[in-house]
Amino acid sequence: MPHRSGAPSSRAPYAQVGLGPGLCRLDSTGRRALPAGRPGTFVIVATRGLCKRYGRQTALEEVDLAIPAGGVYGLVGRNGAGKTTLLAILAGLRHPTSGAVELAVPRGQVGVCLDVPEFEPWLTAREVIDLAAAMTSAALPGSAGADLLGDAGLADAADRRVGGFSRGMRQRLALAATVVGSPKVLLLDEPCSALDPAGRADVLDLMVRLAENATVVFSTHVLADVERVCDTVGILHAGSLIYQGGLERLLSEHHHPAWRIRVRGAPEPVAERLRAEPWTASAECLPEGHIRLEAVSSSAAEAGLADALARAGARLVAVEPEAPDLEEVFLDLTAPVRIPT
Ligand SMILES: Nc1ncnc2c1ncn2[C@@H]1O[C@H](COP(=O)(O)OP(=O)(O)OP(=O)(O)O)[C@@H](O)[C@H]1O
Repeated sequence: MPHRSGAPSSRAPYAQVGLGPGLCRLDSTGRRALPAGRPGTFVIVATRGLCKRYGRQTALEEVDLAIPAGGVYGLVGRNGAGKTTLLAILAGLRHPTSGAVELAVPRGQVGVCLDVPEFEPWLTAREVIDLAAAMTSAALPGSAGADLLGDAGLADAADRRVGGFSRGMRQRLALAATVVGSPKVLLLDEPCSALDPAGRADVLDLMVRLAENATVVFSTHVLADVERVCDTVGILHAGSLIYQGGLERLLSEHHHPAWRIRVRGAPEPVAERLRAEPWTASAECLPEGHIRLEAVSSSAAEAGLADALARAGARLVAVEPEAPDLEEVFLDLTAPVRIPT
């Protein structure tokens, strides 16, 4: 069964372990309020100096996480980087060896789904949702339960017993059960791992919709998924958080602006002229009249490229900017693998 990470508290406005100055405070209605000191920064989940060791194995090392409220936060890392451990600690399911977790919402407002859960096989999907509502004291008025199953792509399977569900169907059901009661924070460990491409696209779209009213944190190996839905990315490498911030910043800091240019006739003379431009880093000829142009500055290249091509007498067929490649950036940042001691 997916988890709600604690009973809702009617007393404490925040489940907090020493909220830091950058932390956003949500009032009991879940409305955001400006934190003192750093207007505009709304951090809903944070960790300070988080370490986790399993015996002699270090899983997390001094992780300072800051998850902005709202939007989708993607936690990426190679196998064994520490993603599951981090999510489990955020959810209160594992204890850190040292360091602190800070939540700006009550623990009962944190929905957790780790891995592909098992359900009692004789329950129907609808009963699983009802059970999740009963366990979290959430009201499911009218068609709310059916709507959740519909959003997860299980409308037709609502009255089927889950013992006959595929792994992908169980993953969808887990997600539906996790969002019962509209938690303000959703922690999802590889929520698409068992899904086919269409199912993956559905669930990613659902996560984006959920992020309109909640903060969605999910771990994945699939960088295309990160590019598709994430506002913020955290890269874990051998237990350390080596990057945290916007996807655009990550790509712009680590990706050189580049274009694919296709000309009619021989590309070499055109490439030669392009190499003479002060904003050109490299101009490499590729098969079939293509040139790969890499620039030192995208704005200078954008301003000068048309002129440079005209001066080169290029018979232009196409010019296309190269999309920043997150995979390349990720592999670059996470190599070589550091073995934790
Ligand atoms: N219960 C455990 N006992 C001992 N070591 C563990 C345990 N859980 C995780 N580890 C170790 O901690 C490190 C981090 O594991 P974790 O499962 O958090 O990584 P991950 O990034 O989620 O990996 P994956 O992408 O393969 O699921 C790994 O070296 C792993 O072997």
